[in-house]
Amino acid sequence: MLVTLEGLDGSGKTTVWEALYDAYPDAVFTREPTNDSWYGEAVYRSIEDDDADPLAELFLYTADHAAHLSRVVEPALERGDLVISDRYSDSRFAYQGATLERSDRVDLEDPLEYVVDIHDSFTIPPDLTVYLDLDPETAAERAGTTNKFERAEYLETVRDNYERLLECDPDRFVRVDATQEPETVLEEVSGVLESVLEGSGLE
Ligand SMILES: Nc1ncnc2c1ncn2[C@@H]1O[C@H](COP(=O)(O)OP(=O)(O)O)[C@@H](O)[C@H]1O
Ligand SMILES: Cc1cn([C@H]2C[C@H](O)[C@@H](COP(=O)(O)OP(=O)(O)O)O2)c(=O)[nH]c1=O
Repeated sequence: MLVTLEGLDGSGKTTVWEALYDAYPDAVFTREPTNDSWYGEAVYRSIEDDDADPLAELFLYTADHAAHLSRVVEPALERGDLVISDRYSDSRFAYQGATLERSDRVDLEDPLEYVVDIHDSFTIPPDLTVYLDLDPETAAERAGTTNKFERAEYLETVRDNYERLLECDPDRFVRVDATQEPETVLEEVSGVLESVLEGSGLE
């Protein structure tokens, strides 16, 4: 089973992901961008570059996703493991959808849909996606505005895109209020995960 954590920078994904280690010692904990491959390194170089070409950046992230799928996600799912990923395809749909919408690099009617379509032929959709919902101002504050993606104004567009994704796929997404105390957020996420795993017989 593939479970992903999504949300704005600073929404608390990594905090939850790390806290789940103890509860699911046999699960495969992974993340995007990857942090153990040259594909991921290329992505992080792009994140640090304020003048990165938005289209090139989309394909760098997508290349990292392709490698992540073949090297980590697919083998783990074939073994029957539980995979918990801190960010996954929805991050591309929401973030690169927003970047392309705000740039005149390519003339696209619907940038988010364009990014979704690129993934269609090869990605593996998650079974469950926990969306940590947080307003862009608090998100930017918590994240410390250290890179170009962490500015509140940009995060507004990213959040709108996440909302579209939730609306299109209500069965896959579970929204969790990320303004709550960390312990409460973790309790809610653990509860959701437990009931989905029970339902799947994987527990
Ligand atoms: N529920 C919460 N309430 C307040 N602060 C939080 C909460 N969850 C995480 N934080 C803090 O916010 C910052 C960003 O959290 P992090 O888990 O790294 O978010 P993300 O991985 O989504 O960017 C960290 O300093 C973390 O301690
Ligand atoms: C996976 C992914 C991340 N990102 C962005 C979100 C983050 O600002 C940045 C790095 O991701 P990450 O290290 O997960 O940041 P954070 O822990 O603050 O959420 O990359 C995209 O724009 N597209 C993507 O496909």
